[in-house]
Amino acid sequence: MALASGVRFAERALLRPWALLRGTTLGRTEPAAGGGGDGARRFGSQRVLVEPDAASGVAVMKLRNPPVNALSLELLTELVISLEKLENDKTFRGVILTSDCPRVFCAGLDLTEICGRNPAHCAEYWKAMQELWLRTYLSSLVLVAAINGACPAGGCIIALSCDCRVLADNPKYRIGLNETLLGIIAPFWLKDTYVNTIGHRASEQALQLGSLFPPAEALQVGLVDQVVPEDQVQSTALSEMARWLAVPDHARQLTKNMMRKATADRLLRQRDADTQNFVSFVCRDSIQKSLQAYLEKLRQRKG
Ligand SMILES: CC/C=C\CC/C=C/CC(=O)SCCNC(=O)CCNC(=O)[C@H](O)C(C)(C)COP(=O)(O)OP(=O)(O)OC[C@H]1O[C@@H](n2cnc3c(N)ncnc32)[C@H](O)[C@@H]1OP(=O)(O)O
Repeated sequence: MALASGVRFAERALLRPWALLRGTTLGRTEPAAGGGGDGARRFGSQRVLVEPDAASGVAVMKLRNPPVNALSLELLTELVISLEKLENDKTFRGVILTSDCPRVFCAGLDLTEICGRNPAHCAEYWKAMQELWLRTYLSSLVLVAAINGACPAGGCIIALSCDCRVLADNPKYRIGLNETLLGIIAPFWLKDTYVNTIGHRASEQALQLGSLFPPAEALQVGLVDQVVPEDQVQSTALSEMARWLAVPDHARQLTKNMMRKATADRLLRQRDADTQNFVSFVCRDSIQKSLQAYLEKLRQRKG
């Protein structure tokens, strides 16, 4: 009974795939460095590199959308498709999500996708963002975030949607939801994800202040589970993965579903309204001006 309802829930969460693969090259397969059989072949797309290890049932999924892994529509789409591919392949039980770009895990929303764009594009973009969150938050796989770089805003949400987070101990690699500093507001499902991870009071403070936590503080507040030297992020993520995979899948999956279902259902019930809210908010002149000014500041602070 519980299993059946868990499966039904997962099915409901598998929403429509998009036909928007502008400029993507999905499904490409190439031998991993070092060669090997099927278990060593990597696949993926232009912006997501997947290194599967069939023997362990674990795949490493690397974001590679330089320079900062901003979540473009293409990256969002390719991430969802890569995750779906691994979920549908019973060989795999866990995914380590990490970055192929130096110093940045993920810079969050690609602001160029919502600056100076028409409402239809903003809506399409936001739906893709919702979809990625639903897919990661409800994934039946164990997801471990190996955070090897800065992790603001949407990057933080991807990490928080995983089951476990390992952060590299580098003071430049800050993590948190800094939306208010851009003059925008985290939607309720980002807020809920935050609250579910670090509790209400800490979220209230951090969200209003737009706090980006350096590693030691991120660990203290509970945003990440481990902080380790940069060269140990991957190996620690693998050790964490082994701990999670030691639990029988069905029991772990149903427990995950029990813990996360209400939060995901809240978005599923209000998905269209959330999209309309986002579009009408970001398309306001005042918000467009704030976003443009923020992007300009990012561009100028170079060097
Ligand atoms: C009702 C609901 C309403 C709204 C909900 C909205 C929810 C929003 C969630 C979000 O994710 S908002 C995005 C927030 N993201 C940030 O604030 C991160 C901004 N970026 C940075 O802080 C830094 O770039 C970095 C720490 C990630 C990396 O620093 P560094 O390695 O020094 O790189 P640069 O700053 O020099 O950047 C290189 C290049 O990339 C561009 N860029 C950076 N971030 C973004 C981004 N999020 N979107 C688009 N483009 C970005 C930056 O402008 C540089 O571009 P150039 O053309 O100058 O090379």
